Amino acid sequence: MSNVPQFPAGSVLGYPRIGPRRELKKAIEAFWAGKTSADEVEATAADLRRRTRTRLAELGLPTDVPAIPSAFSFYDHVLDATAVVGAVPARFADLVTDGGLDLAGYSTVARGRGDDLPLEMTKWFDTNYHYLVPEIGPETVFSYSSDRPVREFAEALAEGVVTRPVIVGPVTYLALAKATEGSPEDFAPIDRLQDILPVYVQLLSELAAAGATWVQLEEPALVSDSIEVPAERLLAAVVEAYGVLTGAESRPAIFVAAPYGDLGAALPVLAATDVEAIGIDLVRGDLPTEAVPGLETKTLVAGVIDGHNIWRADLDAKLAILERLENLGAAAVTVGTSTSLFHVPHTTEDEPNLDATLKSWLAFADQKVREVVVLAEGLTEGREAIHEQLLEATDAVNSRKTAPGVVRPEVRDRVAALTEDAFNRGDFETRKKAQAERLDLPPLPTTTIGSFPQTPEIRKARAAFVKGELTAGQYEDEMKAEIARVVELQEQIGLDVLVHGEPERNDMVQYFAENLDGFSVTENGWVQSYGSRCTRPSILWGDVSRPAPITVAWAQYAQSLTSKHMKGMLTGPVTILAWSFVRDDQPLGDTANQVGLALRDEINDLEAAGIAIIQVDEPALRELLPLRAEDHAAYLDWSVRSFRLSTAGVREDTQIHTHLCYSEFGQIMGAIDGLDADVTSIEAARSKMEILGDIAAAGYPRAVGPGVYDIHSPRVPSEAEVTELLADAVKAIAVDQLWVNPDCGLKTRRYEEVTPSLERILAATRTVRATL
Ligand SMILES: Nc1nc2c(c(=O)[nH]1)N[C@@H](CNc1ccc(C(=O)N[C@@H](CCC(=O)N[C@@H](CCC(=O)N[C@@H](CCC(=O)O)C(=O)O)C(=O)O)C(=O)O)cc1)CN2
Ligand code: MET
Ligand SMILES: [Zn+2]
Repeated sequence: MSNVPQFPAGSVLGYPRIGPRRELKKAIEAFWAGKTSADEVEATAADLRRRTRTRLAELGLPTDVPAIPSAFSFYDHVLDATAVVGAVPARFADLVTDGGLDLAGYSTVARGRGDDLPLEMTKWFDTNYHYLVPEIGPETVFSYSSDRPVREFAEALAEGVVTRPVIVGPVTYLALAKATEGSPEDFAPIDRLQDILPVYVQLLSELAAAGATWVQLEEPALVSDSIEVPAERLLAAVVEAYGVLTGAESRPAIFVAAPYGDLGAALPVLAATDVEAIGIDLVRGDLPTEAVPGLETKTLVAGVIDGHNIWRADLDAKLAILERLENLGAAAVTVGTSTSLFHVPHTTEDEPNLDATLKSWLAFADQKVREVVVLAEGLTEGREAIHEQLLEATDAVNSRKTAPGVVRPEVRDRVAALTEDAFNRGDFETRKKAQAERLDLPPLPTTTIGSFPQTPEIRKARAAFVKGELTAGQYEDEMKAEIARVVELQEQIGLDVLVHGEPERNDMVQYFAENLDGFSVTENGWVQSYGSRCTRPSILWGDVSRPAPITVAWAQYAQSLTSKHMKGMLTGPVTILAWSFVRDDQPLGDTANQVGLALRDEINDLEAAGIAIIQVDEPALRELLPLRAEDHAAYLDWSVRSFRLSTAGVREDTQIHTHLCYSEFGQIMGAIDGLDADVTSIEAARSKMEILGDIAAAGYPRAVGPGVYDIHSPRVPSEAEVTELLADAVKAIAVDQLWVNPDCGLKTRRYEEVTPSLERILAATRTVRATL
């Protein structure tokens, strides 16, 4: 490109798309329920996009140069890329029409139908967002199949806003894909790079024809060592892909964004291509220290504002980074966010009940946009131009250091006084014997992961309680009635180890945050986790302790209803950290030990109340695993230690369970072993128990419950299917190591699915027990 169009001095990589009050979630769920038409959902979506553009312009992003991203999605941006390149799996081919996938077809690919499984869902880098994994085989036909990005660009332009279309880049798209079932052993989706590029070339040409001056291609795969494509191969793919794309005859200027971490060796490779701009993550990634050849012709989009956490930035320090970057020799340095802002809530202004001091420390998406705009002004006009804002930001950062509750000597002293004993439970074989005697369980004990369906009635009761329409007593009675129903159902079905069903929890992390000191929670701080599902991550701002028992009364009540064992149920320290916004002023490991100690108190109280089995969930253990291999050991050390700290205070005959999901477990087998839990339940049904191979190979000595029911799908498994999974499991590992359970909690499912599924699991278990 001889004349590179202007890139804005400040811009953001992306913005929340679910809507300030979850408008998109409500619209699309109503559509799935058959209560609204596709046209109505489209209208809601168009309105949301318009409100986003208006809001971003009000906050100071320009509309005549492409500062505002066009990055909407109905469900998932990786699925959107699948729709654009036409890579819809064969089992859904009938849903593709001339116009590509309509909203109903798109929803079906995401959610499955009958025996057609949906695309697999997996963690998006080290976040609590989940994307739909593309399935690519040697035969996949790529063709330009959705003009949505073009239409959404045109929609904004018609209203006078020049946006920057955002789409997953070709290298990341293929690097994150999995090979279609039945592909040859040596096939990898990245082998299809040459074939997918013409589709991107066509998309670029259509965007240019519509008037787009810049396009943003997202390439986060380049910052991670955890994807299957070897590093060399990935870098070669960058050279090939961006050689072809930059050579396209008609195209917008190309901005390659690399959020979530350090580009490392990929930076010089990218700089040597002819792309016009590169976005680097300067929150997670390092500041390059010397000039990078090729950068002199490029715009560097400096991701200095954290898209992944909610602390107000130290603008002075950020400006200093930007000033240093100007010495790297790039054609221009502009201000950006480290990642899209869709990992943070819309605005702190919609939190009337949040403590004012705490609020002054925070920046949600809208406040971050302001930070970007201010820094851009400082960079172009000079420090003096933003003098006031720099002072204000510094004040906020300083106020955090000395505010009450942030540093509490009694909490610190307790952590500092811990000895190595506090992290060790002693010999497993001894524990195993003591527990077998106390618990008296049959072979292949059956249990569930904790939650039972969160019915509309439960949610209504809680909403009424929050609004003050139900008293605490009335709410408690309703939850107790629900617990009693769930216990009775489990007795009827014949499960061996029961749960109380978790009706009282709004969320498995938020609930604990509400009951611990050092945390605050939001009212409207929704963040998309997958599809239409959202969470309100809690804010961990101070030293953590437990003012009073949290779950003990519920567990005792539930135990009083049955002579079977009632499992105590807690969320573990690593997961509480992973799904909250965590203070950034001390190492995560220190914070994790504070949470670990608070949970240890709870676990010891459950034990004292007569609960013999206690489960401590750690589904996010894999999630926080650093993207670069060199950082793994340090992470695994502090994460495993905090779990052990929480669980090592119990007697030998108290059985500790843990639960993990959403993982490729192979990568963290060592950590699973390190947790030293007596029983570990893991998601396994969709991958047909592949994990058992890893477990057998590792010689893992403790018990495991590989999931036999995929709870992410509305599908009810057949008894034969479950029997087969269990028969496989019995062949793979010793019977006295095996438990029988679903993949995960049942809270997102309905009783129509849950009851028959559990009945079949019990029937299958009886069949397999009879063969032992
Ligand atoms: N934090 C977190 N991360 C996680 C998981 C998780 O469970 N928690 N699980 C994994 C998968 N991710 C998930 C994320 C969210 C949900 C989920 O079910 N979210 C619910 C909201 C849960 C919640 O906060 N519920 C609240 C508020 C519910 C609500 O929307 N209430 C209505 C009113 C209800 C009524 O009147 O009927 C409202 O506020 O408008 C409650 O129960 O109290 C949803 O999006 O629908 C499931 C899985 C990985 N990451
Ligand atoms: C995402 S892991 C969920 C574990 C929790 N005990 C539940 O059953 O919902
Ligand atoms: Zn789970």
